Amino acid sequence: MQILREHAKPYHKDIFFSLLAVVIMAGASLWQPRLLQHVMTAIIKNDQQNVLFYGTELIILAIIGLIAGVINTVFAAKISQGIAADLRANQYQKIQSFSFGNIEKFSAGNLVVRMTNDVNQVQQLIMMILQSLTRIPILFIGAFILALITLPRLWWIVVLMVILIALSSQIVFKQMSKYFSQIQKLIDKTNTIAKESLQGVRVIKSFNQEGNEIKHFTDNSNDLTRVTTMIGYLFSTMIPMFMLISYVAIGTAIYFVGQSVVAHPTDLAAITSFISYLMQIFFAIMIGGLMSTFASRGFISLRRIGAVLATVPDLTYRADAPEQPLSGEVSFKNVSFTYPNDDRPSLKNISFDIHAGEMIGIVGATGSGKTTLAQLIPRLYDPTQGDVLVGGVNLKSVNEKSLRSAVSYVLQRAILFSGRIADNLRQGSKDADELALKKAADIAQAAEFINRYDDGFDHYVEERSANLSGGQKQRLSIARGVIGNPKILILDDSTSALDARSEKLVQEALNQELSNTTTIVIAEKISSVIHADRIFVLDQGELVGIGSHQELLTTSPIYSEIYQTQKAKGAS
Ligand SMILES: Nc1ncnc2c1ncn2[C@@H]1O[C@H](COP(=O)(O)OP(=O)(O)OP(=O)(O)O)[C@@H](O)[C@H]1O
Repeated sequence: MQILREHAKPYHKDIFFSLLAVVIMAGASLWQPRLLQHVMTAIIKNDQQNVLFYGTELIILAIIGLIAGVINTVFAAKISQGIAADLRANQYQKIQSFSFGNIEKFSAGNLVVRMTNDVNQVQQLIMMILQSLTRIPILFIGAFILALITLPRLWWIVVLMVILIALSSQIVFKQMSKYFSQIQKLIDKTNTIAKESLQGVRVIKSFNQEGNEIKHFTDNSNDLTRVTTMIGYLFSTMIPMFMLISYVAIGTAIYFVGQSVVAHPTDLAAITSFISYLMQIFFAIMIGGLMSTFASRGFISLRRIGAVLATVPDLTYRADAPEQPLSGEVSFKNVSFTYPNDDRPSLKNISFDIHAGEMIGIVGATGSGKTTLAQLIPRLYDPTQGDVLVGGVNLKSVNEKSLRSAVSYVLQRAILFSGRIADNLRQGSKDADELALKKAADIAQAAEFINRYDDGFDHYVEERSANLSGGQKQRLSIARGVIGNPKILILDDSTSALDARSEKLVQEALNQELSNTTTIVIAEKISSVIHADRIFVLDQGELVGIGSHQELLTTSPIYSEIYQTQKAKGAS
């Protein structure tokens, strides 16, 4: 609720008008039966003047109610849409400040749901609060009091009806909200299954898994249908049950009034008004219960959004850190690292110094910690213990802009964004001119295929880069990495989809064009880093060897073993 209060501040005036309109609407609804009673009394007494007077009042009241309804809807829509847009934007802004660790804790898919579906739920909740949830209590209390005033001797019918409907609705709505929370979980699951299977459609088809996927999806969808049907059943029993209670109440009232109508003929007019109030009480309880059940979904979403907004980024930059050019030196001092969702360390007590302009290869078995080590250099995570220094500056006190312009990290999985090739490359340096684009594309051996497009750098990269091959994606990703002329370039297995010739050409171009850049190359194949100045060997998170290729062959049994195995594979 705190978030809602905070986000509602800019809309105080609109909220006032919206609530004022609700009060007028509820007042008009409550006063209508009263006027009708006056019209009926005038008819019974054959008082034409009053028939006309109250009849006109009745029409005016209906018009006022209608206008108030429109005003309320207009303001409620403006407020709910405005707050929803603010919540979406604030979450997006907050997520941009998240570290990798923060994002992993939520999961990327889950954050998307919080920014879309949960915001929609909250938007509906605000609409409900500004319309039904404020109108219903006024209607209930008003109708209750007016029913008692209209026929005071039948007070016990009103009280009995309220107790019976309230008790039975409690049972039904409790059951219903249980099913509603199940629905939310099942919708989340259905979305995840559909998203995963659509994104992995190539894997599914190539492994002939369509049948299993369809079954998985259908099972979940059937569960969703079952729960939705249960809610339907509850609805279909609830409404007749409530109607029965109300009609018994109305029938009883008519019976008692009928007995005294000869003595009091105007009771005939009162009974119509009394019945209207009974019906208003009945609808207030029913709609109110239903709305509260729906609203509970909105409150769950509000809590989920609140969790995102309240998250403190676990990696922040000091605002007072001076912006300065950083050199290409990298130092690790007794660095250990454990992922936030893991309990085993992925890096153990690692120390080394890399000089500016050096080319470093990092090798090791799969899962040995190569990527983890690389991710600490652009400060995607902070070490759990020890210090990482870039250009002699400890990353805990580095200026963010300085670090970003010094370090360029080409990820293991080439991720491009839908848009022009030029836009993707300019993510590495937003002011890069045509010449810089061409140079980066040349280094990454991407020029050759870009030139084949009629529109060259303006060629459109589709969503998930569906119109590019794995090798093309990697080349563009390397081009984006080198375009800003970084002091430190990290290539995390970024040439794995390139053929041997292209990989060699990329390396030669890097040596030539970025000779002053510290290049850190993570590679599965030793052949990719054989010419590096030094190679680091990782084994189960430990740095077990440092040296040139020749040195390591004699000093590091693990390196030697990997090399021999790869050589044998290559020969065969
Ligand atoms: N986001 C993560 N959360 C938890 N554990 C992780 C995460 N990423 C990696 N790990 C674990 O950390 C260890 C090192 O992983 P890392 O990706 O650094 O290895 P790698 O040497 O780069 O492997 P590969 O050559 O297969 O890319 C592994 O045990 C892995 O399971």
